[in-house]
Amino acid sequence: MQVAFSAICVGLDNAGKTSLLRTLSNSQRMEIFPTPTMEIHYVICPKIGKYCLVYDMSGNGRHRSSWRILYQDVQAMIYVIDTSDSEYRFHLQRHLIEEVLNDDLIKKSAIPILFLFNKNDKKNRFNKDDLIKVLGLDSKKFKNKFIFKETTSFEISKLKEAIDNLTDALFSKKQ
Ligand SMILES: Nc1nc2c(ncn2[C@@H]2O[C@H](COP(=O)(O)OP(=O)(O)OP(=O)(O)O)[C@@H](O)[C@H]2O)c(=O)[nH]1
Ligand SMILES: [Mg+2]
Repeated sequence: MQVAFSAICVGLDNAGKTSLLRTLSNSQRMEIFPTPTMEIHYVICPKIGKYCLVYDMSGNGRHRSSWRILYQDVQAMIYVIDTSDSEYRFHLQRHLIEEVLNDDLIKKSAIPILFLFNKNDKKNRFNKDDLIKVLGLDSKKFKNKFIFKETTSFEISKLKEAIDNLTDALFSKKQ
């Protein structure tokens, strides 16, 4: 198995990180539980025919501080957002995103960030463009390249497109 790059997958608990990564790595049939600390997935990057090693982190408040331990070891980030979350959680989400984007290690490495607006199948969800504004995802303010994609954890075609977009961003750095 040839690994082209590694990525860290983060976001609040219950966002669907493990579900979508298991879909991408064809192990989705296993029962889903909150991730205790971290799970590793090998995800195929269709465009380059190589794998991405993804660290699937727990989104639980107790474990979020451990995300940054891996910031220096990865070449990309996948940030998963539950678009059907409550208003309170979007408030929390905005602070969390601010903290991640302003982390010295993320600023320094300027890795591309794939934002997945997940649970797109849900009726009571927020619109991607509204969330981009609410969550302060203004790419002009950061050196990192941002990619925005609407997904559901169980729809593999959109997820694969998202991985292709991330691969493109990674191998053609922001000018
Ligand atoms: N409707 C819907 N439900 C989803 C989707 N993705 C995940 N879920 C459900 O959301 C719940 C949480 O999913 P997980 O994949 O465990 O979420 P996580 O982000 O890995 O959570 P932590 O490991 O606790 O950080 C599960 O009950 C999933 O079945 C989706 O796209 N649509
Ligand atoms: Mg998980």
